[in-house]
Amino acid sequence: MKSIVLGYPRIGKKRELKKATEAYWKKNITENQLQETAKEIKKANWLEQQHAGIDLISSNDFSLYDQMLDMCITLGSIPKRFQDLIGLKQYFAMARGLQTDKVDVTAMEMTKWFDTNYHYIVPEFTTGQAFSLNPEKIIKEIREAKSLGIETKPVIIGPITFLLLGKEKVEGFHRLDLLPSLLPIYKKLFNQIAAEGVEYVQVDEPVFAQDLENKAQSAFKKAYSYFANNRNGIKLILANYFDCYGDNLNLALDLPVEVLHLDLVRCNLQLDDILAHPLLDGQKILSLGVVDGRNIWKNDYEKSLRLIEKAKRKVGKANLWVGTSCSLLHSPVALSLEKANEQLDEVKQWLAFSEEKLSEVVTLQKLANEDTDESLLEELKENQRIHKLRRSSKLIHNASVKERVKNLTEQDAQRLSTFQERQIIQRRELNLPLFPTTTIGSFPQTQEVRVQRRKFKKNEISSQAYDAFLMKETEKAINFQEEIGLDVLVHGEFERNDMVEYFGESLEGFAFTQFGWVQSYGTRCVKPPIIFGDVSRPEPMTVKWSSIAQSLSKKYVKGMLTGPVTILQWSFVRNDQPRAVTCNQIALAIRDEVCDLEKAGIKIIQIDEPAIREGLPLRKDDWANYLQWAIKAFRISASGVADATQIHTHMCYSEFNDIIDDIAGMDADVITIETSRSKMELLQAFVDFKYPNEIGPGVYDIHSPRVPTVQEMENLLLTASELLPIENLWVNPDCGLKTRDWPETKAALENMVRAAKSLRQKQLLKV
Ligand SMILES: Nc1nc2c(c(=O)[nH]1)N[C@@H](CNc1ccc(C(=O)N[C@@H](CCC(=O)N[C@@H](CCC(=O)N[C@@H](CCC(=O)O)C(=O)O)C(=O)O)C(=O)O)cc1)CN2
Ligand code: MET
Ligand SMILES: [Zn+2]
Repeated sequence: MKSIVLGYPRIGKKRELKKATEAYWKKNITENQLQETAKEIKKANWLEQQHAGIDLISSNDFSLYDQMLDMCITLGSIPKRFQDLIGLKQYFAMARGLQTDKVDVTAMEMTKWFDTNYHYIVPEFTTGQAFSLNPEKIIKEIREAKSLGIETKPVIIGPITFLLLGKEKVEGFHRLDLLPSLLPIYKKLFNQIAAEGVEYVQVDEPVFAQDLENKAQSAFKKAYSYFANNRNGIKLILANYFDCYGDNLNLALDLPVEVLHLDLVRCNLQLDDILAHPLLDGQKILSLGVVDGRNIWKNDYEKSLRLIEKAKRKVGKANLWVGTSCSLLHSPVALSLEKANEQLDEVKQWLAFSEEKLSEVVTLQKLANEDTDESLLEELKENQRIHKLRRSSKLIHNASVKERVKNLTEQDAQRLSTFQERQIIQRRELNLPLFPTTTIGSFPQTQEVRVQRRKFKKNEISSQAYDAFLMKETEKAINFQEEIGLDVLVHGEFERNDMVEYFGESLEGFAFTQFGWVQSYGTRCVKPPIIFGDVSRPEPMTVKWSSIAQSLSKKYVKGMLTGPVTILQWSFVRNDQPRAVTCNQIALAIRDEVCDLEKAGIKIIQIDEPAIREGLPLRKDDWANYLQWAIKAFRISASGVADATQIHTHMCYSEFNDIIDDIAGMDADVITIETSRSKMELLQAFVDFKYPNEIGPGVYDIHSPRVPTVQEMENLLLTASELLPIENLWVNPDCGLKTRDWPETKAALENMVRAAKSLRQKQLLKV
């Protein structure tokens, strides 16, 4: 029984890759220096895995930006606008766009990788597009590892996932039609890899976790039967993760591959189906993903061994591997880096990050191989003891929180009056102009803001000094917003490291780490807090800065909160109770905060929910159940206030078409959404649905430093005005401005206010 790891984090133990890449972008280091850092990280990762005793170690799981982008390069799927560029310049231009005297190209789109907080670069396809092979990166990594004495299994994205996750850039064809021209490129790639003496290649096809249409199913058959005769002796590991094969199980078991990988963490019921399946022929190896690649809890050995034993009885040791459920890309790197702090102390013994997960895989492998080493049995016992302690720990259980969740009623999820009644009251109370202007919350998180926070956290400056600094930043932001004439202001979120981590730091039941970084996109990382116990709010979390900001202006300053579903989705969530229960606990904490903001005189409160869409289960059958509890949790958080208090929500990177009635069901008085890149296309869902509440379609793309003109934004607003009742329209950017710098932020917002004013003027003339 071999051990397998599907992939390892590539950011480095202390985010070395982020630092080197950003330095390279700023021209502070050379390409060679960047590649040198990359090489060091790869080397450390390989040695770490070898040292732990992993049998099947990946290569090509490293990336300077994203694995889908790498695959675009490998397969020569390079959009025309980048074809005059070469090398790293081309690579990063595809990822981030490039604007110089000579070149002006927009970046490729980025979107969420299944239901994770990782974003991938979306391949672009056109009819009759040609592909070509660039195997250099893959071959280089195989050799780099070999020079350390490590034979790796390269990881590549499979052809069906590659095509399905991409996007047609012209109409009139389907991207799967490109399969015939893509397959010979894979064939050449397998040949080149075989020439390196490689035994196994891991082909990732996570689209197996989704519903597949007939066209995709036959594409799978076509591709893998083609591979059967065109891979030069290479053995294939077909990897699906994030859910079971479901209705695609027949299809998957019928494909001519040597190894089939199962994510038994997300779905262990599939094991029974597979073991009983007539197509399981005694030849295929099953790779059992029992160690969670996406969460940070120590593996429960007893539970994992039960699954492995069941499989062993049916297919025997020789046909089984033990491994991680998915790539460890989604886990932090090393728990061993964490210094004990009072709150992580007890929790720490329940956790395993990537490094620790490697030993878990190997221990399970040995135990399942009936290795009788004394120390192994000790380890098993210790593991059982820790899990028992965790279940009964006082840290986890808070009776009054459980009671409160149990007593939730339908009423708790209902505003007092209907939207129509609230709207009348709010109009009278708030007295805002037509096309009211606002922003989404954050203003630039400059280097200076981050440095001051680091100094404060390291006790290098006092809390008074830090507060004074934040006060100065907040005041500047308020003054700026007043100067340019925005209608509804924000405080700027300068006191927050991250919109989820910040709340995690103030809530009971949450722990946070110092180095628990996970890649979100490119060089951007997040440090998800850990929800280990029942959640409660010991004291108000945002009232101080919201009140201060409100006291600085006669205009309304929006209170700014992250919603329960987004806090859940972007944290590491406890695995000992249903997510819905944890979500309701968070919802109650946010509800209390909303009520406290109202008491403090805040009239408009925004509850951000950008992760509602990302949290959708991968299979449609499971959507209704999720949406039912997720939307209700939002409503619980929003429904404790008077009719006159205006509740906003905000969502980005979301398509709304297939969930628009649930979005309407949130019943927020105002929703602000990302629409500018799609030129208001995303609004159509709201139009078709006759969405009744107020809505702020984003008029400028905050992911780019480019300053949109007044005319552009006015045009977008005109489009929106033709689609929706103008008295329901708000004017705002797509999302928060934390990743931007001040100069472009100022220029863009000034233009935005001008666009709104110009439109108001035209409207007055009409009447
Ligand atoms: N959790 C979460 N998920 C999300 C989003 C989000 O905002 N939050 N947005 C979308 C993704 N967008 C993102 C946009 C920006 C960043 C981002 O900027 N991340 C920062 C880290 C943010 C952070 O927590 N910063 C901390 C610590 C930052 C830090 O590295 N400090 C330095 C010192 C400061 C310096 O020299 O820069 C250090 O300790 O060494 C702070 O501000 O306090 C980064 O990678 O650089 C991440 C995701 C979707 N998912
Ligand atoms: N209020 C948050 C901000 O402006 C919302 C961000 S959604 C990813 O940054
Ligand atoms: Zn947003």
